[in-house]
Amino acid sequence: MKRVKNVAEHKEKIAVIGAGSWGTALALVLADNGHQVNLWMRTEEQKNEINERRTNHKYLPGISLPENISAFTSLKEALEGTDTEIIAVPTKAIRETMKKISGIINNPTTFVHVSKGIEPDSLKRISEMIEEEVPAELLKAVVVLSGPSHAEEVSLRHPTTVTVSSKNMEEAEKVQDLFMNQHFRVYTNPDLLGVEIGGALKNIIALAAGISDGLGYGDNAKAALITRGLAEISRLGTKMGANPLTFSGLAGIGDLIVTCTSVHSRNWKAGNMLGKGHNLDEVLESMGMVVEGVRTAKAAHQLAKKYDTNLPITEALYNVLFNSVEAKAAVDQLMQRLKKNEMEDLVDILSEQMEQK
Ligand SMILES: NC(=O)C1=CN([C@@H]2O[C@H](COP(=O)(O)OP(=O)(O)OC[C@H]3O[C@@H](n4cnc5c(N)ncnc54)[C@H](O)[C@@H]3O)[C@@H](O)[C@H]2O)C=CC1
Ligand SMILES: O=C(CO)COP(=O)(O)O
Repeated sequence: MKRVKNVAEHKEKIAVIGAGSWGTALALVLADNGHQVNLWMRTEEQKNEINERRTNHKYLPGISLPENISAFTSLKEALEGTDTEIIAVPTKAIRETMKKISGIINNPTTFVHVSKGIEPDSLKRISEMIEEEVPAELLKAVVVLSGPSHAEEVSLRHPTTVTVSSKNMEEAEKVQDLFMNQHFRVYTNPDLLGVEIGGALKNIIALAAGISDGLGYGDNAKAALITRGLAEISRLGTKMGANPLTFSGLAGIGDLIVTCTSVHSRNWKAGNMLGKGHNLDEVLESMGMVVEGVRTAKAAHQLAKKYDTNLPITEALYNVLFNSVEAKAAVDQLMQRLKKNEMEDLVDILSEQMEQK
Protein backbone atom coordinates (compact mmCIF):
# COMPACT_ATOMS: atom_id res chain seq x y z
CA MET A 1 0.00 0.00 0.00
CA LYS A 2 1.53 3.24 -1.16
CA ARG A 3 -0.02 6.06 0.78
CA VAL A 4 -1.67 6.06 4.19
CA LYS A 5 -2.82 9.67 4.63
CA ASN A 6 -6.61 9.65 4.31
CA VAL A 7 -7.71 13.29 4.64
CA ALA A 8 -5.79 16.05 2.85
CA GLU A 9 -3.93 18.32 5.27
CA HIS A 10 -3.56 20.98 2.61
CA LYS A 11 -6.74 23.07 2.22
CA GLU A 12 -7.64 24.60 -1.13
CA LYS A 13 -10.22 26.80 -2.81
CA ILE A 14 -12.05 24.64 -5.34
CA ALA A 15 -14.78 25.53 -7.84
CA VAL A 16 -17.66 23.11 -8.42
CA ILE A 17 -19.47 23.95 -11.66
CA GLY A 18 -23.06 22.71 -11.62
CA ALA A 19 -25.23 22.55 -8.50
CA GLY A 20 -27.47 19.63 -9.38
CA SER A 21 -27.55 16.68 -7.03
CA TRP A 22 -24.06 15.40 -7.85
CA GLY A 23 -22.26 18.76 -7.88
CA THR A 24 -23.83 19.67 -4.55
CA ALA A 25 -23.02 16.31 -2.92
CA LEU A 26 -19.39 16.54 -4.07
CA ALA A 27 -19.20 20.13 -2.80
CA LEU A 28 -20.27 18.73 0.55
CA VAL A 29 -17.49 16.09 0.53
CA LEU A 30 -14.88 18.77 -0.23
CA ALA A 31 -16.34 21.10 2.41
CA ASP A 32 -16.26 18.26 4.98
CA ASN A 33 -12.54 17.97 4.18
CA GLY A 34 -12.06 21.64 5.09
CA HIS A 35 -11.75 23.09 1.57
CA GLN A 36 -13.40 26.37 0.56
CA VAL A 37 -15.91 25.48 -2.17
CA ASN A 38 -17.25 27.94 -4.74
CA LEU A 39 -20.39 26.31 -6.13
CA TRP A 40 -21.66 27.69 -9.45
CA MET A 41 -25.24 27.52 -10.68
CA ARG A 42 -27.42 29.33 -13.19
CA THR A 43 -30.28 30.79 -11.15
CA GLU A 44 -30.31 33.60 -8.56
CA GLU A 45 -33.06 31.78 -6.70
CA GLN A 46 -30.91 28.71 -6.11
CA LYS A 47 -27.88 30.86 -5.22
CA ASN A 48 -29.87 32.78 -2.61
CA GLU A 49 -31.31 29.59 -1.19
CA ILE A 50 -27.82 28.13 -0.68
CA ASN A 51 -26.16 31.30 0.65
CA GLU A 52 -29.03 32.33 2.91
CA ARG A 53 -30.81 29.14 3.96
CA ARG A 54 -27.91 26.65 3.45
CA THR A 55 -30.12 24.20 1.50
CA ASN A 56 -30.50 23.04 -2.13
CA HIS A 57 -34.01 21.74 -1.78
CA LYS A 58 -34.74 20.72 -5.38
CA TYR A 59 -31.66 18.54 -5.75
CA LEU A 60 -30.77 17.39 -2.20
CA PRO A 61 -33.82 17.80 0.01
CA GLY A 62 -33.21 17.70 3.77
CA ILE A 63 -29.45 18.29 3.56
CA SER A 64 -27.85 21.24 5.32
CA LEU A 65 -24.86 22.83 3.56
CA PRO A 66 -21.94 24.19 5.63
CA GLU A 67 -20.66 27.81 5.56
CA ASN A 68 -17.53 26.90 3.57
CA ILE A 69 -19.72 26.32 0.49
CA SER A 70 -20.44 29.67 -1.23
CA ALA A 71 -22.89 29.84 -4.13
CA PHE A 72 -22.32 31.99 -7.25
CA THR A 73 -24.16 32.69 -10.49
CA SER A 74 -21.15 34.57 -11.87
CA LEU A 75 -18.78 32.02 -13.38
CA LYS A 76 -15.93 34.53 -13.16
CA GLU A 77 -16.44 35.00 -9.42
CA ALA A 78 -16.79 31.25 -8.83
CA LEU A 79 -13.50 30.54 -10.64
CA GLU A 80 -11.54 33.36 -8.96
CA GLY A 81 -8.45 32.04 -7.14
CA THR A 82 -9.01 28.37 -8.06
CA ASP A 83 -6.88 26.00 -10.14
CA THR A 84 -8.94 22.85 -9.59
CA GLU A 85 -12.44 22.80 -11.00
CA ILE A 86 -15.04 20.07 -10.63
CA ILE A 87 -17.24 19.92 -13.73
CA ALA A 88 -20.66 18.53 -12.73
CA VAL A 89 -23.01 19.49 -15.57
CA PRO A 90 -24.79 16.95 -17.82
CA THR A 91 -22.81 15.62 -20.79
CA LYS A 92 -24.79 17.72 -23.27
CA ALA A 93 -23.68 20.92 -21.45
CA ILE A 94 -19.96 20.03 -21.27
CA ARG A 95 -18.75 21.81 -24.43
CA GLU A 96 -20.72 24.99 -23.79
CA THR A 97 -19.55 25.11 -20.15
CA MET A 98 -15.89 24.47 -21.02
CA LYS A 99 -15.97 27.20 -23.69
CA LYS A 100 -17.24 29.68 -21.11
CA ILE A 101 -14.62 28.64 -18.55
CA SER A 102 -11.81 28.86 -21.12
CA GLY A 103 -12.82 32.46 -21.83
CA ILE A 104 -12.34 33.35 -18.16
CA ILE A 105 -9.36 31.45 -16.73
CA ASN A 106 -5.76 32.39 -17.42
CA ASN A 107 -3.76 29.79 -15.49
CA PRO A 108 -3.24 26.04 -16.14
CA THR A 109 -6.14 24.26 -14.48
CA THR A 110 -7.01 20.72 -13.45
CA PHE A 111 -10.56 19.79 -14.51
CA VAL A 112 -12.19 16.94 -12.62
CA HIS A 113 -15.22 15.76 -14.56
CA VAL A 114 -17.83 13.68 -12.84
CA SER A 115 -20.38 13.27 -15.64
CA LYS A 116 -21.31 9.97 -17.28
CA GLY A 117 -21.99 10.08 -20.99
CA ILE A 118 -20.66 9.94 -24.56
CA GLU A 119 -21.43 12.56 -27.19
CA PRO A 120 -23.53 11.18 -30.10
CA ASP A 121 -22.07 11.61 -33.63
CA SER A 122 -18.59 12.75 -32.52
CA LEU A 123 -18.49 9.68 -30.18
CA LYS A 124 -16.18 11.61 -27.87
CA ARG A 125 -15.75 10.81 -24.22
CA ILE A 126 -16.00 13.72 -21.79
CA SER A 127 -12.23 14.03 -21.24
CA GLU A 128 -11.84 14.27 -25.03
CA MET A 129 -14.45 17.03 -25.26
CA ILE A 130 -12.68 18.97 -22.50
CA GLU A 131 -9.35 18.59 -24.31
CA GLU A 132 -10.97 19.92 -27.47
CA GLU A 133 -12.58 22.94 -25.80
CA VAL A 134 -9.78 24.12 -23.49
CA PRO A 135 -6.61 25.57 -25.06
CA ALA A 136 -3.56 23.42 -24.22
CA GLU A 137 -1.84 26.22 -22.26
CA LEU A 138 -4.81 26.37 -19.86
CA LEU A 139 -5.09 22.62 -19.40
CA LYS A 140 -3.01 21.13 -16.59
CA ALA A 141 -4.92 17.82 -16.48
CA VAL A 142 -8.32 16.21 -16.99
CA VAL A 143 -9.29 13.77 -14.24
CA VAL A 144 -12.45 11.63 -14.20
CA LEU A 145 -14.14 10.65 -10.94
CA SER A 146 -16.58 7.76 -11.33
CA GLY A 147 -18.07 4.76 -9.53
CA PRO A 148 -21.15 3.63 -7.60
CA SER A 149 -22.14 6.86 -5.87
CA HIS A 150 -25.64 8.25 -5.64
CA ALA A 151 -25.64 11.85 -4.46
CA GLU A 152 -28.49 11.17 -2.02
CA GLU A 153 -26.35 8.67 -0.06
CA VAL A 154 -23.08 10.61 -0.33
CA SER A 155 -24.83 13.63 1.19
CA LEU A 156 -25.92 11.46 4.16
CA ARG A 157 -22.24 10.48 4.60
CA HIS A 158 -23.03 6.82 3.91
CA PRO A 159 -19.94 4.78 2.94
CA THR A 160 -19.16 5.26 -0.76
CA THR A 161 -16.28 4.19 -3.00
CA VAL A 162 -15.23 5.77 -6.30
CA THR A 163 -12.23 5.73 -8.58
CA VAL A 164 -10.25 8.52 -10.28
CA SER A 165 -8.31 8.30 -13.53
CA SER A 166 -6.33 10.59 -15.81
CA LYS A 167 -3.54 10.63 -18.38
CA ASN A 168 -1.73 12.49 -15.60
CA MET A 169 -1.90 10.09 -12.65
CA GLU A 170 0.01 12.49 -10.39
CA GLU A 171 -2.90 14.92 -10.69
CA ALA A 172 -5.37 12.04 -10.23
CA GLU A 173 -3.65 11.22 -6.93
CA LYS A 174 -3.97 14.86 -5.84
CA VAL A 175 -7.68 14.66 -6.60
CA GLN A 176 -7.85 11.40 -4.63
CA ASP A 177 -6.43 13.29 -1.64
CA LEU A 178 -8.84 16.22 -2.03
CA PHE A 179 -11.93 14.00 -1.83
CA MET A 180 -10.83 11.10 0.38
CA ASN A 181 -12.36 10.91 3.86
CA GLN A 182 -13.81 8.35 6.26
CA HIS A 183 -17.12 8.16 4.34
CA PHE A 184 -15.81 8.66 0.82
CA ARG A 185 -13.06 6.27 -0.25
CA VAL A 186 -11.28 7.12 -3.49
CA TYR A 187 -9.22 4.62 -5.49
CA THR A 188 -7.08 5.27 -8.55
CA ASN A 189 -7.13 3.39 -11.88
CA PRO A 190 -4.87 4.45 -14.79
CA ASP A 191 -7.37 3.22 -17.43
CA LEU A 192 -9.02 6.54 -18.33
CA LEU A 193 -10.89 5.14 -21.34
CA GLY A 194 -12.26 2.17 -19.40
CA VAL A 195 -13.39 4.30 -16.44
CA GLU A 196 -15.23 6.75 -18.71
CA ILE A 197 -16.80 4.03 -20.88
CA GLY A 198 -17.96 1.98 -17.85
CA GLY A 199 -19.62 5.04 -16.29
CA ALA A 200 -21.37 6.06 -19.49
CA LEU A 201 -22.63 2.66 -20.70
CA LYS A 202 -24.01 1.44 -17.38
CA ASN A 203 -26.79 4.04 -17.68
CA ILE A 204 -28.11 2.24 -20.78
CA ILE A 205 -28.31 -1.07 -18.91
CA ALA A 206 -29.96 0.71 -15.94
CA LEU A 207 -32.69 2.02 -18.25
CA ALA A 208 -33.20 -1.56 -19.45
CA ALA A 209 -33.31 -2.85 -15.85
CA GLY A 210 -35.94 -0.21 -15.02
CA ILE A 211 -37.99 -1.30 -18.04
CA SER A 212 -37.77 -4.92 -16.92
CA ASP A 213 -39.01 -3.99 -13.42
CA GLY A 214 -41.72 -1.77 -14.93
CA LEU A 215 -42.94 -4.71 -17.01
CA GLY A 216 -43.26 -6.70 -13.78
CA TYR A 217 -40.34 -9.07 -14.41
CA GLY A 218 -38.33 -10.21 -11.40
CA ASP A 219 -34.84 -10.67 -10.01
CA ASN A 220 -33.84 -13.32 -12.56
CA ALA A 221 -34.41 -10.87 -15.40
CA LYS A 222 -32.51 -8.12 -13.59
CA ALA A 223 -29.54 -10.38 -12.80
CA ALA A 224 -29.49 -11.39 -16.46
CA LEU A 225 -29.47 -7.76 -17.58
CA ILE A 226 -26.67 -6.83 -15.17
CA THR A 227 -24.52 -9.83 -16.15
CA ARG A 228 -25.09 -9.71 -19.90
CA GLY A 229 -24.99 -5.90 -19.74
CA LEU A 230 -21.53 -6.14 -18.22
CA ALA A 231 -20.51 -8.56 -21.00
CA GLU A 232 -21.71 -6.00 -23.54
CA ILE A 233 -19.91 -3.07 -21.86
CA SER A 234 -16.70 -5.12 -21.56
CA ARG A 235 -16.92 -6.20 -25.20
CA LEU A 236 -17.23 -2.68 -26.58
CA GLY A 237 -14.89 -1.11 -24.03
CA THR A 238 -12.17 -3.69 -24.67
CA LYS A 239 -12.47 -3.21 -28.44
CA MET A 240 -12.08 0.52 -27.92
CA GLY A 241 -8.85 -0.11 -26.02
CA ALA A 242 -9.88 -0.31 -22.35
CA ASN A 243 -8.35 -2.73 -19.87
CA PRO A 244 -11.01 -5.48 -19.46
CA LEU A 245 -10.22 -5.64 -15.71
CA THR A 246 -11.61 -2.11 -15.27
CA PHE A 247 -15.09 -3.51 -15.89
CA SER A 248 -14.83 -5.75 -12.84
CA GLY A 249 -14.04 -2.66 -10.76
CA LEU A 250 -15.95 0.29 -9.31
CA ALA A 251 -16.47 2.05 -12.65
CA GLY A 252 -17.73 -1.21 -14.20
CA ILE A 253 -19.73 -3.78 -12.25
CA GLY A 254 -19.81 -1.51 -9.15
CA ASP A 255 -21.65 1.31 -10.88
CA LEU A 256 -23.73 -1.10 -12.92
CA ILE A 257 -25.07 -2.78 -9.76
CA VAL A 258 -25.93 0.47 -8.01
CA THR A 259 -27.62 2.05 -11.02
CA CYS A 260 -29.65 -1.05 -11.93
CA THR A 261 -30.85 -1.67 -8.38
CA SER A 262 -31.11 1.67 -6.56
CA VAL A 263 -34.32 3.58 -6.01
CA HIS A 264 -32.19 6.74 -6.38
CA SER A 265 -31.18 6.05 -9.98
CA ARG A 266 -32.66 8.48 -12.48
CA ASN A 267 -31.94 6.04 -15.31
CA TRP A 268 -33.64 3.16 -13.53
CA LYS A 269 -36.64 5.37 -12.65
CA ALA A 270 -37.01 6.55 -16.24
CA GLY A 271 -36.82 2.94 -17.48
CA ASN A 272 -39.36 1.87 -14.90
CA MET A 273 -41.86 4.44 -16.20
CA LEU A 274 -41.20 3.35 -19.79
CA GLY A 275 -41.84 -0.27 -18.77
CA LYS A 276 -45.13 0.82 -17.21
CA GLY A 277 -46.22 2.25 -20.56
CA HIS A 278 -45.38 5.98 -20.38
CA ASN A 279 -43.83 7.53 -23.48
CA LEU A 280 -40.30 8.95 -23.55
CA ASP A 281 -41.25 12.65 -23.66
CA GLU A 282 -43.61 12.23 -20.72
CA VAL A 283 -40.92 10.39 -18.74
CA LEU A 284 -38.17 12.95 -19.36
CA GLU A 285 -40.50 15.83 -18.56
CA SER A 286 -41.50 14.31 -15.22
CA MET A 287 -37.92 13.51 -14.11
CA GLY A 288 -36.66 17.12 -13.69
CA MET A 289 -33.10 15.75 -13.60
CA VAL A 290 -30.77 14.48 -16.27
CA VAL A 291 -31.29 10.91 -17.61
CA GLU A 292 -27.92 10.43 -19.31
CA GLY A 293 -28.64 6.94 -20.68
CA VAL A 294 -31.10 8.19 -23.30
CA ARG A 295 -28.55 10.29 -25.20
CA THR A 296 -25.77 7.78 -24.53
CA ALA A 297 -27.91 5.03 -26.11
CA LYS A 298 -27.65 6.95 -29.42
CA ALA A 299 -23.87 7.16 -29.06
CA ALA A 300 -23.56 3.46 -28.11
CA HIS A 301 -25.71 2.46 -31.10
CA GLN A 302 -23.22 4.37 -33.32
CA LEU A 303 -20.20 2.93 -31.47
CA ALA A 304 -21.50 -0.62 -32.01
CA LYS A 305 -21.42 0.04 -35.76
CA LYS A 306 -18.04 1.77 -35.69
CA TYR A 307 -16.38 -1.04 -33.71
CA ASP A 308 -18.42 -3.82 -35.32
CA THR A 309 -19.53 -5.06 -31.91
CA ASN A 310 -22.68 -6.88 -30.95
CA LEU A 311 -24.61 -4.96 -28.22
CA PRO A 312 -28.02 -6.69 -28.07
CA ILE A 313 -29.35 -5.03 -24.89
CA THR A 314 -28.26 -1.60 -26.10
CA GLU A 315 -29.90 -2.22 -29.48
CA ALA A 316 -33.12 -3.40 -27.83
CA LEU A 317 -33.20 -0.27 -25.66
CA TYR A 318 -32.41 1.94 -28.67
CA ASN A 319 -35.40 0.46 -30.49
CA VAL A 320 -37.70 1.07 -27.53
CA LEU A 321 -36.48 4.68 -27.15
CA PHE A 322 -36.27 5.75 -30.78
CA ASN A 323 -38.03 3.22 -33.02
CA SER A 324 -41.36 2.83 -31.19
CA VAL A 325 -40.76 -0.85 -30.38
CA GLU A 326 -42.91 -1.97 -27.43
CA ALA A 327 -40.84 -2.81 -24.34
CA LYS A 328 -42.34 -6.30 -24.01
CA ALA A 329 -41.64 -7.04 -27.69
CA ALA A 330 -38.02 -5.89 -27.24
CA VAL A 331 -37.55 -8.35 -24.35
CA ASP A 332 -39.13 -11.16 -26.38
CA GLN A 333 -36.76 -10.44 -29.26
CA LEU A 334 -33.75 -10.48 -26.90
CA MET A 335 -34.77 -13.86 -25.48
CA GLN A 336 -35.37 -15.42 -28.91
CA ARG A 337 -31.96 -14.70 -30.43
CA LEU A 338 -29.86 -17.60 -31.72
CA LYS A 339 -28.16 -19.73 -29.08
CA LYS A 340 -24.54 -18.95 -28.25
CA ASN A 341 -21.59 -19.55 -25.93
CA GLU A 342 -21.63 -17.15 -22.99
CA MET A 343 -17.95 -16.19 -23.25
CA GLU A 344 -17.24 -16.37 -26.99
CA ASP A 345 -17.25 -12.68 -27.96
CA LEU A 346 -14.96 -11.46 -25.21
CA VAL A 347 -12.61 -14.40 -25.68
CA ASP A 348 -12.39 -13.58 -29.41
CA ILE A 349 -11.63 -9.92 -28.71
CA LEU A 350 -8.97 -10.76 -26.13
CA SER A 351 -7.33 -13.30 -28.50
CA GLU A 352 -7.30 -10.68 -31.27
CA GLN A 353 -5.61 -8.23 -28.93
CA MET A 354 -3.00 -10.80 -27.85
CA GLU A 355 -2.21 -11.46 -31.53
CA GLN A 356 -1.76 -7.75 -32.20
CA LYS A 357 0.76 -7.39 -29.31
N1 LIG B 1 -26.85 12.35 -9.25
C1 LIG B 1 -25.95 11.44 -8.97
O1 LIG B 1 -26.05 10.73 -7.97
C2 LIG B 1 -24.79 11.25 -9.87
C3 LIG B 1 -24.70 11.88 -11.08
N2 LIG B 1 -23.58 11.69 -11.87
C4 LIG B 1 -23.45 12.37 -13.14
O2 LIG B 1 -23.25 13.76 -12.89
C5 LIG B 1 -23.77 14.53 -13.98
C6 LIG B 1 -24.71 15.57 -13.41
O3 LIG B 1 -25.77 14.84 -12.83
P1 LIG B 1 -26.75 15.37 -11.71
O4 LIG B 1 -26.08 16.31 -10.79
O5 LIG B 1 -27.43 14.19 -11.18
O6 LIG B 1 -27.78 16.16 -12.64
P2 LIG B 1 -28.93 17.11 -12.18
O7 LIG B 1 -29.98 17.03 -13.22
O8 LIG B 1 -29.26 16.88 -10.75
O9 LIG B 1 -28.22 18.54 -12.26
C7 LIG B 1 -27.63 19.04 -13.40
C8 LIG B 1 -27.17 20.46 -13.12
O10 LIG B 1 -26.58 20.97 -14.31
C9 LIG B 1 -27.24 22.19 -14.65
N3 LIG B 1 -27.29 22.34 -16.09
C10 LIG B 1 -28.11 21.71 -16.96
N4 LIG B 1 -27.87 22.15 -18.22
C11 LIG B 1 -26.90 23.07 -18.12
C12 LIG B 1 -26.23 23.91 -19.05
N5 LIG B 1 -26.53 23.88 -20.35
N6 LIG B 1 -25.26 24.74 -18.60
C13 LIG B 1 -24.96 24.78 -17.30
N7 LIG B 1 -25.56 24.04 -16.36
C14 LIG B 1 -26.52 23.19 -16.77
C15 LIG B 1 -28.63 22.08 -14.04
O11 LIG B 1 -29.18 23.36 -13.82
C16 LIG B 1 -28.32 21.38 -12.73
O12 LIG B 1 -27.85 22.29 -11.77
C17 LIG B 1 -24.44 13.52 -14.93
O13 LIG B 1 -23.58 13.23 -15.97
C18 LIG B 1 -24.67 12.29 -14.05
O14 LIG B 1 -24.63 11.09 -14.80
C19 LIG B 1 -22.57 10.88 -11.48
C20 LIG B 1 -22.60 10.23 -10.30
C21 LIG B 1 -23.72 10.36 -9.39
O1 LIG C 1 -24.09 7.35 -11.76
C1 LIG C 1 -24.84 7.30 -10.83
C2 LIG C 1 -24.55 6.53 -9.61
O2 LIG C 1 -23.24 6.07 -9.58
C3 LIG C 1 -26.14 8.00 -10.91
O3 LIG C 1 -26.98 7.30 -11.75
P1 LIG C 1 -28.35 7.95 -12.21
O4 LIG C 1 -28.00 9.11 -13.10
O5 LIG C 1 -29.09 6.88 -12.90
O6 LIG C 1 -29.06 8.42 -10.96
